[in-house]
Amino acid sequence: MFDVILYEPEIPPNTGNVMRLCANAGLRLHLIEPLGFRLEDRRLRRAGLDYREWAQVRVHPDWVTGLAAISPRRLFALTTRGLTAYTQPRFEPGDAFLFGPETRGLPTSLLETIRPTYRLRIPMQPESRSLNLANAVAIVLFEAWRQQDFAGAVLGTAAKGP
Ligand SMILES: C[S@@+](CC[C@H](N)C(=O)[O-])C[C@H]1O[C@@H](n2cnc3c(N)ncnc32)[C@H](O)[C@@H]1O
Repeated sequence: MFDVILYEPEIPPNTGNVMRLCANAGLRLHLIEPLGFRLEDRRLRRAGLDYREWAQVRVHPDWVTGLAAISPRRLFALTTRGLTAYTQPRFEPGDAFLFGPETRGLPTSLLETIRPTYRLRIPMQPESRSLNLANAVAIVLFEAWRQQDFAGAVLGTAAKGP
C-alpha cells in the first residue's frame, strides 16, 4: 500500500527495526545503496528477522534506479528542515516516504532534484536536532496507516475474563 525508502542508511539496527516495522504494517521497504553495512551484517541478523521480514525488502543500486522501480504516486520527503507537519497531508495508497541517512539527513541537492510533493517534519522541541531514524519511520507510517483505518490489520479481540 505504501512504500518506505531509506536513502543510504548507515546503522544496521535501525534498518533492522524498520524492516520489522514494515513487515508488521504490510509495507514495502526499499534500501538505496550505498548502504553503511552489508546485509549479512550480524547486527542486522541479530534483530532476529525472519523470512517474512526479508521478503518485502528491495535493494536498489542508486536513487534514479530505485525511484524508477518504485514509481510512487506521490513522494513525501521526511526532513528536519521540512515546513509541513507530517499530520497535515491526506495520504493515499501508492504514496512513498523517503527518509535520510542517520548522520547526514537527506542531501539538499537530492531534495532540489526530486522535488517531493511535500517536505514533512515531525514536530520537536526547539532545542532538539532530530529523532532516531527508526522512530521517525514508525511515527509517520503509523499515521499514514491510521488514515487508512489500519487496512489489513487485526485490531485485536476482547480479552476473555477468568
Ligand atoms: C537521525 S535523522 C538525520 C539527522 C540529520 N542531522 C538531519 O538533520 O536531517 C535520520 C532521518 O530521520 C528522519 N527524521 C528524524 N527526525 C525527523 C523530524 N523531526 N522530522 C522529519 N524527519 C525526521 C529524516 O528522514 C532524517 O533524514
